[in-house]
Amino acid sequence: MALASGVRFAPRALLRPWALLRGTTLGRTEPAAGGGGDGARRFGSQRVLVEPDAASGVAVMKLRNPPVNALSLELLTELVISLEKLENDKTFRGIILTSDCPRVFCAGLDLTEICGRNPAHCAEYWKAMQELWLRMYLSSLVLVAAINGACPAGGCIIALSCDCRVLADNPKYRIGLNETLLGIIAPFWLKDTYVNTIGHRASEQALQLGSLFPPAEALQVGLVDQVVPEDQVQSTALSEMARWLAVPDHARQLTKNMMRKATADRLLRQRDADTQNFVSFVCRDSIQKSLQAYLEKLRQRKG
Ligand SMILES: CCCCC/C=C\C/C=C\C=C\CC(=O)SCCNC(=O)CCNC(=O)[C@H](O)C(C)(C)COP(=O)(O)OP(=O)(O)OC[C@H]1O[C@@H](n2cnc3c(N)ncnc32)[C@H](O)[C@@H]1OP(=O)(O)O
Repeated sequence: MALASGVRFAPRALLRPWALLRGTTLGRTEPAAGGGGDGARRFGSQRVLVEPDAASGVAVMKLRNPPVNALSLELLTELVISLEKLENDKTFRGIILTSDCPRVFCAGLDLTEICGRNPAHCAEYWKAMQELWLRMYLSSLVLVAAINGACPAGGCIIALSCDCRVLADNPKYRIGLNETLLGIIAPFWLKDTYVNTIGHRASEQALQLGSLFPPAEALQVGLVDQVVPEDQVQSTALSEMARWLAVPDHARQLTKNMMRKATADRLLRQRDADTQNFVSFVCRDSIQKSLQAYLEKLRQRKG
């Protein structure tokens, strides 16, 4: 990911993304409904819809992995590929990330990817999660999260990897890292991302308690930058984007890199160890039991 200055952000360490896209339609380009020219053409994949607007240099990227945009291996992979595609296209300077699923921005890790799976699968899955975080956290593009639904755990991390967050004012749309309530522990780089956003003391409290903040509290603690009525989330995200794009790219990109590089480097230095920790932790019998029980609870809650 070369910057105009030649500085490189994240190394191209990614896995084998294309190999993961079994039966997906990534790369297909089709006219947007009612659209005409180039700026109105959309592309994407099964789980990530991209609506590019070449004129403004902004693309809207919609997560569509129903019912709750759980971060399956396929969704993680498709997100990385869509992000890379936009980054490599000089037309684009910013992405608005939002959800195509009603009431949920992103439910976080797809627990079915780590429940009852073998260690090799858990490792592959975790590496994909690391990769998406690294790519987003260090993206040279401006990323604005238009959070139009619930945003727990991994969903919150996706939002925190963006440069700016706009949350819809609905008490059901809570955001935060609730891992401890599942009996699991946020890894250090999720914790670092939290601390970088809301500070040490607030993170210490929120992480241990597994707090999920309703909009007004999320704004107060600094997890989001704006809380607006639901029907104004997209327009506010666009206004925020304009504010960020008013800054010359090279200056903003180098500043972003300066602010975030140390945090990303910490994971890059210990990526394998982090994967091993994750795998040995989630594959423990006791953790598998609590994940299973949590999933069961979620499924029963429905009826
Ligand atoms: C010492 C070393 C340490 C190393 C590191 C170790 C561990 C690191 C760990 C992990 C980091 C984890 C981060 C995570 O992201 S964990 C995931 C946490 N996510 C949640 O807790 C969210 C759970 N979901 C919800 O709260 C609700 O679903 C939600 C508010 C998002 C939406 O509510 P709604 O009422 O609309 O929908 P539901 O009826 O609840 O759900 C519909 C359907 O979807 C299934 N589902 C929901 N969430 C998940 C999920 N995260 N993964 C998989 N499936 C999910 C739910 O079970 C329903 O399924 P079904 O009944 O239709 O089959």
